[in-house]
Amino acid sequence: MLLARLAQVSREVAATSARSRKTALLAELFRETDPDDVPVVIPYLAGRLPQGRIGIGWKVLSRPVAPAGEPGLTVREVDARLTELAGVSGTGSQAERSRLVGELLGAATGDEQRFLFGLLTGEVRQGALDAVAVEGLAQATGAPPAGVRRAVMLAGSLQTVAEALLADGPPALARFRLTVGRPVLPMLAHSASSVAEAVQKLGAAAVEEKLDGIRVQAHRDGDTVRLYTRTLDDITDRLPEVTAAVRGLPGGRFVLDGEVISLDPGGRPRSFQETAGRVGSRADVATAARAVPVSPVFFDALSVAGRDLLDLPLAERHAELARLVPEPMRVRRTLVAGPQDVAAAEEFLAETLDRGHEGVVVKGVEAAYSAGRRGASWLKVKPVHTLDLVVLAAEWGHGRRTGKLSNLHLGARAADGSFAMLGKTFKGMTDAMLAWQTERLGALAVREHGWGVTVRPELVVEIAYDGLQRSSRYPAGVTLRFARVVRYREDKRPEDADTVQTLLAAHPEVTAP
Ligand SMILES: Nc1ncnc2c1ncn2[C@@H]1O[C@H](COP(=O)(O)OP(=O)(O)OP(=O)(O)O)[C@@H](O)[C@H]1O
Repeated sequence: MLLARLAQVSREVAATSARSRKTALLAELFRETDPDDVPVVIPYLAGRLPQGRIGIGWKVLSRPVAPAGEPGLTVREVDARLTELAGVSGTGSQAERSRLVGELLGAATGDEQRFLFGLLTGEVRQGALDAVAVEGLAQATGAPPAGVRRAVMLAGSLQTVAEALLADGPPALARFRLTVGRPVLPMLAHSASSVAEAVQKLGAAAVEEKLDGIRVQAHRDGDTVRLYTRTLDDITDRLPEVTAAVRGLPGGRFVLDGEVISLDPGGRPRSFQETAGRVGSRADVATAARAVPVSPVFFDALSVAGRDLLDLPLAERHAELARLVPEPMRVRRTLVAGPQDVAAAEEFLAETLDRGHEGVVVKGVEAAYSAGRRGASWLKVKPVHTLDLVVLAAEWGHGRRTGKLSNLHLGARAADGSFAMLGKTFKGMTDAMLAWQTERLGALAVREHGWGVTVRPELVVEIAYDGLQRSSRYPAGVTLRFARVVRYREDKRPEDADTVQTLLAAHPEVTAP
C-alpha cells in the first residue's frame, strides 16, 4: 500500500465526525490492504509507530526538506527505513539519523511529509479509532461486528485479528478463543461519585474492596503458571510467591483476574509505590521478594477447566471463583439487592477505607465480563478522586529546582485524538520524582524552548485536584484547581488517559450554562 493512500484516509477519517463515514472510509481502505501490510497500517492509523520510540529530535524534524513531486513510498518501505533508523547507535549516530530522516522526508510528498511528521512527533493519537476500525473491518470482510469485537478482545490486539480476517475471511474468527496462556485485555471500570449513585445505577450488585495494587491475570495449565499485567506483559518471573500461590490452588486449568498487593505484617496495604516497585523490578527477584512480598487477591474467574466463563453473569463467575480460591486469596465483598441496601454498601465502604484500602468497586451481578472495555457495570467509588493525564511539556525549575524539569503541562484526551491542556503543576513531587522526570522527559523531548521542553505525549501521570474552574486560556474552556502529582502511571498508555468529555461530565457545576 502506498503511504499516500494511508495518509489520505487518515486525514479524511479525522476530518469527519460522522461515525458511519469513518467506518466506510476504513472499510474501503481495508479492502485494499494486503494482509502483510497490516502490522504497519493499523498502528499508523492510530498514530503509533510499531518501533515504539525512535528518538528523533525536534532539531532534525524541523529542518525543511524539499518534498517529492509524486508519491512513491509504500508503507512497508517507510517502516523498513524507520526500523533502520531506530537501530542506529554509537558515535556519529546523530548525523546518521539526520541523514536517514532527510532521505525519508525527501522521498515523501508534502502530504506524506505532514503525515510522517504527525507520526514521528506522536502529536495525534487516534485512540478512539480502534472501535471504528473494528466496524470497518467487519464491513470490509463481511464478518459480524460483534464477532470481530470479541476476537479483538480475546486476541488483545486489533492487528492480529485484522491480519487473520484479511487473509482468511470470517472463518478466521473461530481461531480466537480464550486460551490458557494467551492473556486477554482486562475489563475496566467507570467512576461513580458515591456508592448511592453506583447502587442506584446497577441495582443488585456486589460491592468489592478496591485494592491499590497491580492488576494481574493468572493463567494455569497443570504445573505451568503465567502472570500478566493489564497491558499483557508477562511478569511471571518477577513474582515467584504469586506463582507458587496459584500453583497451590486446587484446579488444574484456569484463568483468574485479580490484583497483587503488598501487605504489611498487620495485613494493611503498603504504599502503591512499594507494590509497583516490586512488580516493576526484574533485578534480584529473591531479595526483592523477601523485602516486599506480595500476595494475589482474586476477584474474577474467566475460565475454569477449559470452560470459557466470559459471557456468564458475574454471580456465576463468582461462584466458580469461590469453589477454586480460598477466602484470604479472594477479594472481600458484600452483596446488595438494590438502592434499598445503600446503608450496607456505605458501611462496607467505610470498613474498607478503615482497613487502609482506596475504595470499592460496585459490580452489577448480572453483567458479563467485557474484556478490554470500561464496562458500564463496574463502577469504582473512591473518596479521593484523581485524573490520569498526559504530560505535554515541562518547564525548567528555579531556585532549588534549577536544572530540573519541574512545572508539568497536563493534557486530557480530546475527541479528535489530540490532547487538550488543562493546566500545569509543580506540586506533589519528591526529589526522586523530579530527578526521574527530568531524565524521562528529556528523552521524550521533541522541541526545546528557553522555558523548557515540549515532549512526545507518552507519559501518564495521576493528578489530584480540588475542582474545575472556567478559563478561556485553555482549549477546553476549563482548568484544574490545585492540581498536584500523586504518582506516575507507567502501567498506562496515553490512550488510557482521561478524556475532556468525561472530566466535563463529572463537573456539571462548571459546565452547566
Ligand atoms: N475488586 C476489584 N475489582 C476490579 N478492579 C479492582 C478491584 N480492586 C482493585 N482493582 C483495580 O482497579 C482497577 C479498575 O479501575 P480502572 O479501570 O479505572 O483502572 P485505574 O485507572 O488503574 O484505576 P485507578 O486509577 O482508579 O486506580 C483495575 O484495573 C484493578 O487494577
